[in-house]
Amino acid sequence: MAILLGSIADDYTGASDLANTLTKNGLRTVQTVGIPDPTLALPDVDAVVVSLKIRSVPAPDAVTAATRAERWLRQRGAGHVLYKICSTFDSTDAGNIGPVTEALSEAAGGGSVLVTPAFPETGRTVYLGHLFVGSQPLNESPLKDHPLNPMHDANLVRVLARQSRNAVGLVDLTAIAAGPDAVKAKLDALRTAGVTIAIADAIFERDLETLGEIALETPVSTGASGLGLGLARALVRSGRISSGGATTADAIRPVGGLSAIVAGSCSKATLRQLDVAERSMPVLRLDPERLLAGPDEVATAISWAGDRISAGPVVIAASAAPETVSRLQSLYGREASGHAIETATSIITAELVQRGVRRLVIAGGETSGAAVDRLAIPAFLIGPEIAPGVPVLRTVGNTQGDMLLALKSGNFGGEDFFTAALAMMH
Ligand SMILES: Nc1ncnc2c1ncn2[C@@H]1O[C@H](COP(=O)(O)OP(=O)(O)O)[C@@H](O)[C@H]1O
Ligand SMILES: O=C(O)[C@H](O)C(=O)COP(=O)(O)O
Repeated sequence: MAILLGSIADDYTGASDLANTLTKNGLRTVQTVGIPDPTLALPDVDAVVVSLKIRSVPAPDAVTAATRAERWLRQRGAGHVLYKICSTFDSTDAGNIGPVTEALSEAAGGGSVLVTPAFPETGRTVYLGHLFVGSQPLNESPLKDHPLNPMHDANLVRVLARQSRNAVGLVDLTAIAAGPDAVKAKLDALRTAGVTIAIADAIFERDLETLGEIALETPVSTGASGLGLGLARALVRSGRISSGGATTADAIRPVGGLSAIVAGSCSKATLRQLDVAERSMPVLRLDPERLLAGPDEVATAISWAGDRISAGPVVIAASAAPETVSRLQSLYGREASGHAIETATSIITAELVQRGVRRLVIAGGETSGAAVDRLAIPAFLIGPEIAPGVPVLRTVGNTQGDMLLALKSGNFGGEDFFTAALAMMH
């Protein structure tokens, strides 16, 4: 399998988001969960997105996992590797966007690295290095209340510099609007000043097409799905994509079985989606303190689901509003409570699959990672898009048989996302 484009995603929802974008823009794509076993039969593709769960782990661990994945991708022909991060730049001053970006670049021999989380389709734009979520600067958006990495600074040059060893530059919109030569000149000037990593502005897809063309001439870039769009379109324009484009038909074939939704995201969008879902299906709101106190809440949830699941889809949610999350974290700690709840929701998910669920929606990046790891799913084919950034996924090599999943980024999807997702999965 010789591929043209590789990507390493820092969480599983972000991986499926990017895989969706690459597929929509003409690249046959597969999403793997970590580095796949050599015996796993993968389809012939143009791009591979390796999902890792490294957004919120210690930076040295993230660097080790990411550089291993980069080597695997290069061995399979990837000339360019995109480090897929969150479109809201989810990270802390400890990383991991800076440390991983620097490590991937060093492993690839250095050189300029463009960094942009812009993803206009979902309202993520960057101007003079400042990230906007819709009309709000990042630090005034709901991302300021994220349970694991609350974002308090919209100036990404500052944010990235605080978590990097080296200085961080800016390629501003004026250069990007002037075209590829101007961007190259800006990068050359930064390199002359000793700066190789630069935040790039982007407001529209045309800006991302310019950035993708330049990035493709370098070995590494860092960004969200918008940069993936630019890279994919540059590859198609270059004539290097020999296939007749990507199809999702294989992925969406029915799998049957029961259906369920598990939510761990505490994003504003997910909380709204849960409220709307409650109008049409049973929703169990887990008690997070009981989840942390012992196994009883998990057992109660499994029993509750067992009584209902044969009659139709159920929703089991740990998700809570920011003030509730903060109170729990003050009692049990941010990382400890997050990890414990991810573990609990992953156990519940595995028990649902044991009871016949084969069509599964999981809301939340870390929540999805914990659940997919417990299910030991090795890879996914990419199906049709449910909502911007969220495709249907079909398992590859799953020991319990084919399943259809949607790994929903916390912030993505309309208020009816859960019913819309299940309506596409049969
Ligand atoms: N009620 C709660 N209180 C505190 N933390 C929670 C609660 N429910 C879920 N969490 C944790 O919040 C984090 C949500 O992260 P994630 O799943 O990545 O969602 P998102 O995609 O919105 O970022 C996870 O660590 C999850 O375990
Ligand atoms: O927002 C994005 O770019 C990605 O879809 C992503 O990384 C989402 O992460 P989350 O933790 O699921 O919000």
